[in-house]
Amino acid sequence: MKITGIEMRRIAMPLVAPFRTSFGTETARDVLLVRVVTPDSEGWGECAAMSEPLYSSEYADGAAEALRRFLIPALPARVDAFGTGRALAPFKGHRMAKAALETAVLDAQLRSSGQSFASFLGAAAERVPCGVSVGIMDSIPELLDAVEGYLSEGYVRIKLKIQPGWDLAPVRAVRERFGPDVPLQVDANAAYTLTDAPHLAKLDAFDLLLIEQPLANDDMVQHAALARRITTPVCLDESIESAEHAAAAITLGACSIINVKPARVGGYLEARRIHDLARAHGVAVWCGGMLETGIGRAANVALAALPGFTLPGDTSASRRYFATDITPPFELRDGHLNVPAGPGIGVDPVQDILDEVTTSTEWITR
Ligand SMILES: CC(=O)N[C@@H](Cc1ccc2ccccc2c1)C(=O)O
Ligand SMILES: [Mg+2]
Repeated sequence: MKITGIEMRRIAMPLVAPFRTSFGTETARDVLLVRVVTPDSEGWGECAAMSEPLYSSEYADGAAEALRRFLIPALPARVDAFGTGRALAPFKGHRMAKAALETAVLDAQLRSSGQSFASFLGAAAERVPCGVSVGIMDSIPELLDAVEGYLSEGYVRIKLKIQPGWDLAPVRAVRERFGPDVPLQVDANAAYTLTDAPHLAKLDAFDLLLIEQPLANDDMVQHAALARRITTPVCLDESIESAEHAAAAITLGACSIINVKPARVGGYLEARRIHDLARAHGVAVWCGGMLETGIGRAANVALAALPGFTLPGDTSASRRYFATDITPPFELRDGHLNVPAGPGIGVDPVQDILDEVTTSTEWITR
């Protein structure tokens, strides 16, 4: 496929409510979008990097610079998604930047062939069950109100952000208020160390589905040690940046569940490789979220429909984060989101909404 030009666009999207995790509080998303233009189609990719390198080492301005100086110039004049992955492989890291570019190429390629992401990736379902990620709140009553609201919207699984000082009490309160049958898990975003193992073992009393990324992203061996000292299954997020990392984590016993985020691992092709590897080892995967707009959300929902995605993901409805999405909103129905069936990611930005939230555009000719 010939690429005639690539646009990088930054948009500012206010969040419907502050979203607090162990690494900080977000009130808006500063999103980098990539649009690949070819003679007969265009494709979109969303870079999930935050404004600041707080979740991982990547950040939006850095991703834009990596794309502008290294990744986009490395693309051959004619390329497809597989060729894009090969062309970008020599550059170390910058996986969210690479993911945005590879996804935009894949979207353009599939739109011109008429195939959906779901069909291309090997989806086994037409809708996916959805969980929701609930931030750290100022008080337990506020948390319980938020959880009650999400359960009444139909979310099938609750994930609570935790950190030292906000862990046992919120989990206990949710269990006492909503009972033992609500699927419940926690995400520490790497806020603990192995010395906290006796404290984290107290979460075992609450029958959680999993504890996500309790320790630092490079603590693969320590996660294996922790997994032997608690009964709650360990799930990794930040630690898994590639299929190799997934293989190492499974071999070491560092996790028994993986949160798969195409943005974190460099794109949907690598995400599928991790899905296939995990499935071969009997390790469950679920689709994580990075507060994506409808562009990234559409592709994530297609991925979440693969057969190995056996746990509800953080593929929440658009309204969980945005009052107005840049695409037609993803709406929760009976706790599920429909998998887009159209060519490519199956959704298009609504131009006047996109123009309203755009803070900059940059056109790179080829
Ligand atoms: C849904 C969820 O919990 N996502 C991440 C954390 C996270 C939280 C806040 C974010 C803000 C801007 C961009 C990415 C972000 C990712 C996680 O699973 O660990
Ligand atoms: Mg996480």
